[in-house]
Amino acid sequence: MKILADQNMPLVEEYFSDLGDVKRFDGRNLSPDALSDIDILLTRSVTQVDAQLLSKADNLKFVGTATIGIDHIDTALLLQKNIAFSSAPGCNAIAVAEYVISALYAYSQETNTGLAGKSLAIIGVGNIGQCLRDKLHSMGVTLLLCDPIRYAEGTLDEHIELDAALEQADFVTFHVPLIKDGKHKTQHLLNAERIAKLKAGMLIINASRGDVIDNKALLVALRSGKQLELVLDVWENEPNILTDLLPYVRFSSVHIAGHTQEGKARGTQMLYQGVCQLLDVAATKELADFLPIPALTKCHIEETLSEHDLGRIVHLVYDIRRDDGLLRGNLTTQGFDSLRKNYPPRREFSTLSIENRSGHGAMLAQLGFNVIEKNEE
Ligand SMILES: NC(=O)C1=CN([C@@H]2O[C@H](COP(=O)(O)OP(=O)(O)OC[C@H]3O[C@@H](n4cnc5c(N)ncnc54)[C@H](O)[C@@H]3O)[C@@H](O)[C@H]2O)C=CC1
Ligand SMILES: O=C(O)C(=O)[C@H](O)COP(=O)(O)O
Repeated sequence: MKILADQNMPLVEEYFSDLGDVKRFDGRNLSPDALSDIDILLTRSVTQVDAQLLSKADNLKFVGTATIGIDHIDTALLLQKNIAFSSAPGCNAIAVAEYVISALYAYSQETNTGLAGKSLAIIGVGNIGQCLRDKLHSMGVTLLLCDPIRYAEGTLDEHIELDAALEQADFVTFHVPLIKDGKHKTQHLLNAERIAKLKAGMLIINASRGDVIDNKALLVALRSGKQLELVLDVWENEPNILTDLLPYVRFSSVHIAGHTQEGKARGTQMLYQGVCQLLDVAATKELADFLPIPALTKCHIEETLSEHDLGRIVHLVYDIRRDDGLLRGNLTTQGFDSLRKNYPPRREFSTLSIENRSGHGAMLAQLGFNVIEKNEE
């Protein structure tokens, strides 16, 4: 079995070397020739899997992407060519939700405004949107959920139209897939017309796909004096992003919202399970066998816990300002893709055990921390 995997996919050798001969490729530079004898192709989001790439892939039996987004894969073509396909739905939902939470606390601290009593619109309530909703459920933030598709299907109880959400919310976060046409098109969902109507000072977070916000229209609006707070993880035309936007962005990052060690490893694990199923062999390897022990494992909370303290705990595990600094300090010298490739380790909230005496254990657990109640002692 010849397996070709993106060089930025972790743990491929650990998971796949028993199943075949593993070679790596540079995700943005894969040629059709390189696929001529390949059985299994494992990609990340930067490789366009289309008719041109597959023109010589006569042995190909399986394409897997270790990502949630599948806008880079021509799935109809794979079906037509009888090539099995797997993605990794939900693999990094926790990571993206925690990215958003880190951004909210950092914004709240820097502006001294607080989160309690504010409203957050979640646009797209799938795996990530739901995870965010569940984590923020008891934080005193009003959640406005916008997902016309799930609402029509009957799998979401409440729904607010996008324009009403943009009008009402203090903060808006996008978690939709990139859809280029049709009734639920998301390309330029936030377009010039909608940007013009946004309230001054509104916080907009995009950790979905860059094309969901019209970046040029956003820049025009900002240059003409529109006051917005922006958190941008994803950009149009990555890796050649519109750097003129950066001075207007409070927190910026290089498309790493989903890049916790757990999130990336889960993606590889899910493809391993897909390949094992295809080959009809037992999937015996577990994520826990490969994840390193986190550097920071425990903290202790005494009787009081303010919103500010909670923000500090969130930032103990992950502070978005680290990633903003990495982009601003190194984009020109290292470039977008190299910063992604060399992204420093980041863990999920669950790696931090909190010995708690504060009475806020349920809320901490809901955010995702591992809570050890100490009240009885
Ligand atoms: N920045 C990053 O590192 C990452 C970005 N992503 C992006 O986030 C997207 C969402 O991820 P998941 O929540 O896991 O996907 P999902 O497929 O579970 O959920 C997406 C939701 O968006 C809804 N939706 C579709 N069109 C909509 C519209 N026009 N308005 C409102 N809702 C709409 C769908 O009904 C669905 O419930 C992915 O497709 C991917 O592009 C995912 C992971 C990491
Ligand atoms: O899962 C997705 O969808 C993402 O956007 C990934 O987290 C990031 O994509 P990669 O470029 O690292 O595959």
